Amino acid sequence: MAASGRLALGTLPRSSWVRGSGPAVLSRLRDAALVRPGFLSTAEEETLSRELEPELRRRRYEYAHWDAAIHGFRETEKSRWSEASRAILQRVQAAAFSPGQTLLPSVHVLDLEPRGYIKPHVDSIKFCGATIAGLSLLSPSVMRLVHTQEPGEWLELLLEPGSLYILRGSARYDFSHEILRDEESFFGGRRVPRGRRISVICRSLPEGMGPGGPGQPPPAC
Ligand SMILES: O=C(O)CCC(=O)C(=O)O
Ligand SMILES: [Fe+2]
Ligand SMILES: [Mn+2]
Repeated sequence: MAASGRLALGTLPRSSWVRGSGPAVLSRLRDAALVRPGFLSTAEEETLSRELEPELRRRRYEYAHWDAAIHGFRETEKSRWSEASRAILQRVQAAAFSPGQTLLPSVHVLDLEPRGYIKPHVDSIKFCGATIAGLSLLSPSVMRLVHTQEPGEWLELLLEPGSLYILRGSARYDFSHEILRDEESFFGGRRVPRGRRISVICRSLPEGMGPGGPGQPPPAC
């Protein structure tokens, strides 16, 4: 049942997962902001959450200073993974990154509690390269991208559990991204109630920081 449900996702139009302020921005970001619903099988989702749960449980949720980007979260940077999870991360790498890109050595794991949310921000260009790829577990959420110079240009991504999103190039550099808080969590007219959400985020190194490049990779992004 679950497997056939996952397969059916592939036949739905892009508008089921991505909406935007107009056809121009939707077409411009076609290859720069992508969602792959059902990227993970339910077994893979369970593999990841089972492995992450004990590490996350050791930490406390943080309610950061009012101007911080993320509220109601705990996180870890993880570089050692089980073989099963490594296979999943390899699939993410193959799906989201080009062979010439080097990834940050550790994967960012972010646990947002049901009230948790992420304010609009652009990931540091000093510490992260052109591509950000994130798996979503447990709860659906809505990620909104807004052009930093033209606030009327926006995109919204529906991130179901098991989905993979990819932000690269213009979507990563010219648009802020945020995860909507529960009260504002709508995808078009559709309410997307927020529960606890775990994301597993792979990022490329800034260009020029690959092996043999000058700088040392940062501990986090
Ligand atoms: O949770 C996510 O998928 C995105 C997190 C994020 O934007 C960040 O850590 O910079
Ligand atoms: Fe971010
Ligand atoms: Mn971050």
